[in-house]
Amino acid sequence: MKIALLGYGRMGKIIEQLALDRGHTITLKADSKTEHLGFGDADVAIDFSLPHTAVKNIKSAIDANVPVVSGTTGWLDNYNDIVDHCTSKNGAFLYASNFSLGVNIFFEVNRVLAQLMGKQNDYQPSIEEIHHTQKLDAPSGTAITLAEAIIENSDYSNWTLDPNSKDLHIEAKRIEGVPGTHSIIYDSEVDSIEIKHTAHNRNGFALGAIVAAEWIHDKKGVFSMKDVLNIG
Ligand SMILES: NC(=O)C1=CN([C@@H]2O[C@H](COP(=O)(O)OP(=O)(O)OC[C@H]3O[C@@H](n4cnc5c(N)ncnc54)[C@H](OP(=O)(O)O)[C@@H]3O)[C@@H](O)[C@H]2O)C=CC1
Ligand SMILES: O=C(O)C1=N[C@H](C(=O)O)C[C@H](O)C1
Repeated sequence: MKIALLGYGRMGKIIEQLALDRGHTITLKADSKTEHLGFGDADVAIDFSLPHTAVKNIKSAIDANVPVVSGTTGWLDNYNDIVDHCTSKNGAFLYASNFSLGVNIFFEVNRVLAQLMGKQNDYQPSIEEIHHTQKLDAPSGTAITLAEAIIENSDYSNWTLDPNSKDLHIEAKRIEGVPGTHSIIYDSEVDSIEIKHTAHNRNGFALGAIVAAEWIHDKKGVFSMKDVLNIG
């Protein structure tokens, strides 16, 4: 496949290497200095850019009739706008807050645990995420996806970064060099239950994004990693 990379930072560079290893070619490496996104004969676009640039990038790919997968986080207030745009242009789009196979399995474990714990009022759920200090958004997109599943299965209606709020608390820690660690904790007076996913590097995110790009390149519609991985 010919792949257009929208964002050529930490993730874009690893995606390039793994994509070349899988026999793909890279036709565009767009960064902040790129003035015009020329998609040429790209089969698919992969967007790992910045919260404030993702919407424009995704729309440009859809307008150029290029299927696009996006892993950029921090722009989801505009998600429905992108879905409408994709549908009206008969395009193809897939967003995942986390592309790694391990986290997508972890999402399912979180959902089952949330269903079991939903009516256990003695236990207080909370989420902790740890990322590198260059990360622009907080909480992480992955933590938001985890929180949404807990909210769906409990009396909570919102998540919060404020430890003093009554909403579902997400603690976002920033530590140099951490690729991404997420924990769900249910705490009671007598014990606690904790599940945790630790990314050792960024390769799992990059591989998942390429697998998603390979999957979507001949499709039309709006998809998620559940469609790609056939889990859940
Ligand atoms: N869903 C997932 O599995 C994962 C998601 N992420 C998310 O992906 C995003 C990128 O992460 P990461 O690679 O670490 O970030 P980086 O900051 O390393 O890279 C961002 C890239 O976007 C480029 N960029 C800036 N403006 C534009 C623009 N207008 N068009 C195209 N590219 C642009 C930057 O260019 P320049 O260098 O010139 O500034 C840079 O190359 C983040 O939102 C992060 O949260 C990260 C890992 C996994
Ligand atoms: O910015 C990152 O690095 C990551 N971002 C994603 C998120 O916000 O959840 C995925 C992963 O945790 C790494």
